[in-house]
Amino acid sequence: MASARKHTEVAVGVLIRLADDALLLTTRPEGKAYAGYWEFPGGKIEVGETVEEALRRELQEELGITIGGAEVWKVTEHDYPHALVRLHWCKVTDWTGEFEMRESQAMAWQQLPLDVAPVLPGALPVLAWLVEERGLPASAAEAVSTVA
Ligand SMILES: Nc1nc2c([nH]c(=O)n2[C@H]2C[C@H](O)[C@@H](COP(=O)(O)OP(=O)(O)OP(=O)(O)O)O2)c(=O)[nH]1
Repeated sequence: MASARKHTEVAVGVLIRLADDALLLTTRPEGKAYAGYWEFPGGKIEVGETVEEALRRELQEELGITIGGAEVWKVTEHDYPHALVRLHWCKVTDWTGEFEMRESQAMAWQQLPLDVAPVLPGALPVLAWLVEERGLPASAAEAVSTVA
């Protein structure tokens, strides 16, 4: 009998720089699954936390910034060999503090189509929605991911 896999709940921030609508991508630190892949910043939701609380904590820990409000925009799932994840995506346009890569990640403000690769496969649906929202050709979401 197949055993049901438990979801790992993850809060993810789509940080949008209002001056030019650029999106923030960061690389996954050494030692994690998919190290070096580009992703939107975020991390696992701990017991008792809301999505917004988890995102605020993760972005403080990883990037040194403090976000204002964050509301869930989309929820997606991805089944990786290492985990079945449920991703709670929030758009964030309001934060304070200076960016400081506390886990030695790389960061890049990006326009669509992205010019960084590879991107985590679990982030691809959101790239497609962002492309659609911005009225760009669907090819602008083409990827950039090397692993299914
Ligand atoms: N942050 C982030 N995670 C993503 C994205 N797309 C995607 O599939 N994921 C997946 C990868 C991981 O399996 C999971 C995030 O977990 P993580 O291991 O990075 O979280 P964490 O920082 O809390 O990790 P740790 O405390 O266990 O070290 O979500 C994305 O765009 N951003």
